[in-house]
Amino acid sequence: MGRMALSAVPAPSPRTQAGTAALASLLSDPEHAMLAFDFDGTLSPIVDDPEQAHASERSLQALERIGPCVGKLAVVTGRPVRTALRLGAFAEREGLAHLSILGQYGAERWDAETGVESVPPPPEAVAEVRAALPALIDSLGLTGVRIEDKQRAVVLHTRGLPDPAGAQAILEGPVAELAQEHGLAAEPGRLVVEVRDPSVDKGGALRGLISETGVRTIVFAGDDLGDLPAYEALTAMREGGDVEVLLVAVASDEQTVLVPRADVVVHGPDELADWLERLADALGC
Ligand SMILES: O=P(O)(O)OC[C@H]1O[C@H](O[C@H]2O[C@H](CO)[C@@H](O)[C@H](O)[C@H]2O)[C@H](O)[C@@H](O)[C@@H]1O
Repeated sequence: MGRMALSAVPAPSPRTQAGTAALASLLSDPEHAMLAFDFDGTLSPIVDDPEQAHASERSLQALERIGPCVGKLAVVTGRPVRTALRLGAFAEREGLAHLSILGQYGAERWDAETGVESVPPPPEAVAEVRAALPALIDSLGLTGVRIEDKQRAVVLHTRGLPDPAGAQAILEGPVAELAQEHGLAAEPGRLVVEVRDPSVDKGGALRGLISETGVRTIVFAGDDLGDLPAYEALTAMREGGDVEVLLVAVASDEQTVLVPRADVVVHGPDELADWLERLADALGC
């Protein structure tokens, strides 16, 4: 178990053998470990207006402690990198020198080490769908649906409506049909339906970063359906014996899909911040 003493295991401790092994590997060899996080619902509490989201200050402070001890930190998010940088204020934090942000599920990238943003042009089909959405929403008799235009993707938000889950259910079929007509997909999330190119996902994004950095241990924390491909890719890599993996689920009343697949379960971004503070203590950072 290397340097790890049992008293140093951050609570909640992993409930699986694989997770326990990954935590031991992280604590004994942090320089060859990567910690990767989803943004909304994981580092950031969920709010009605996506423009009002912000990263938890306590999580940021814990990551600033952990950052210099580990090989890599990453935020792997559905947000555009520019939005993640604005809402997370990651560029202003001194301890995050090894941070990379993989935005729009891995289509975009920003690295703290260079400050360079890579933002490829969006598929034209997204603008076509964007133009058709207001009429579609009207035809379904829905008012108050918020449209978030991310250029590479368009997100319909029903949070804050009188029946948000009902409105999401009404939207899903017709929006999927419209997306398909344009060679895109409609992906559900926590009270959202997102239209985007489905060929890019967080699993591919993480695989790329793992092979680039050569890390041997990966911790990934997420809360929603968009994090499932990351869970699947990392579980496959773990089963292949390539890397040690610790999967953290940030559970909520809205979404529990990751819970049965996780090694560690916390409830909401506040409990994740608690866990990260304990991890920083355990690492001695
Ligand atoms: O990969 P993520 O970082 O989790 O981003 C996925 C989507 O999250 C955002 O929506 C979620 O957070 C909003 C703000 O708290 C909330 O209002 C919404 O109900 C949640 O689903 C974001 O707005 C999307 O663009 C992201 O794709």
